[in-house]
Amino acid sequence: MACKSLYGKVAIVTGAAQGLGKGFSTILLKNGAKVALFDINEKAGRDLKASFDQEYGEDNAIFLTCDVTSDEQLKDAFRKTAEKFGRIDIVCNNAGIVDENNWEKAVAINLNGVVRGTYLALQYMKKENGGNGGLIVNIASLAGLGPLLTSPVYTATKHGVIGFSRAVAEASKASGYGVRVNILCPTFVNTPLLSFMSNKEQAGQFTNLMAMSDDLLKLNGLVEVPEVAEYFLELVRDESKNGAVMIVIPEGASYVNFPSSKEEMSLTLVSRKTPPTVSDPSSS
Ligand SMILES: NC(=O)C1=CN([C@@H]2O[C@H](COP(=O)(O)OP(=O)(O)OC[C@H]3O[C@@H](n4cnc5c(N)ncnc54)[C@H](O)[C@@H]3O)[C@@H](O)[C@H]2O)C=CC1
Ligand SMILES: CCCCCC(=O)CC\C=C/C=C/C=C/[C@@H](O)[C@@H](O)CCCC(=O)O
Repeated sequence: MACKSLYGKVAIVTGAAQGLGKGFSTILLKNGAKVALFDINEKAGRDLKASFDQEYGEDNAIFLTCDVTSDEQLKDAFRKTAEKFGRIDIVCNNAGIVDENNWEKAVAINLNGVVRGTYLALQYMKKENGGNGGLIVNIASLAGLGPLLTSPVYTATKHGVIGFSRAVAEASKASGYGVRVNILCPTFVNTPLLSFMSNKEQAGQFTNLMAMSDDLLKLNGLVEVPEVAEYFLELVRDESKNGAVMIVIPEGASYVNFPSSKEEMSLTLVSRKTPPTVSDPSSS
């Protein structure tokens, strides 16, 4: 049962036209938020906006064609959202692809796009700029916590999203911005993105390992979009969380506890033969 807990809040979701972005947008609208749908797929975005207008009323969702790799388009979409709704409270940087062949495109979308969307979110929401504070939810993956051997570049982008987002969460807190940043790491989710697993054109360097994809899917499990969206909503609602990394697997969701010290990393130091000599920089 949806409640109007997000009434009056304005959210941006990138990659909103299908898959997880559509699921996140749906649950935000169900709970009273207004949502700006950003996506590069204009037809799917306009169709979804029309469907949302029917379901939630015409003034609660807008669609803006936007390629997250374009600084100009993302800035323009943020500006139009703020003009339309008067504020921005939640930004979900969700747009992502898997392409190990055109891997620079994957980096541009999955990592650079998240950095761009995060910094624009800070620009609009941070109290220093007259904003109301807010929340950024960046979508990583289980592949951001451990290597997905079929997709090394995808793995790198998702590791990057986690590291970047955790650092921004701390920096925002230290700067008194009033903006929290959390990260969602789902296992395999039943969306069109999984077509990559059978697409030789996108397999890139390790096409030879494609056959392992089904095993990896079986090993890690498959979840459905509405289930992930429920956990996304929990992450949105929990105002105590900043820098939190939530995994979603078939068994449910849990927060990742990262080692907070060298000791906790159970580092085994390489034995040193002689203590390091530290040269006096003033003498060089
Ligand atoms: N499906 C899965 O198994 C999992 C997906 N994820 C992540 O969740 C996010 C969403 O993935 P899915 O919904 O599964 O994918 P999807 O392929 O179903 O949807 C991705 C959406 O992003 C849009 N998009 C692609 N490039 C774009 C760009 N340059 N600018 C703006 N929009 C763009 C697409 O048009 C599409 O609507 C991605 O970041 C993905 O890495 C994380 C874990 C598991
Ligand atoms: C390849 C298509 C990507 C689909 C979109 C996703 O993000 C799906 C990611 C889902 C699961 C990823 C799991 C990664 C698992 C590895 O980290 C793990 O198998 C490594 C195990 C290492 C160890 O046990 O020591």
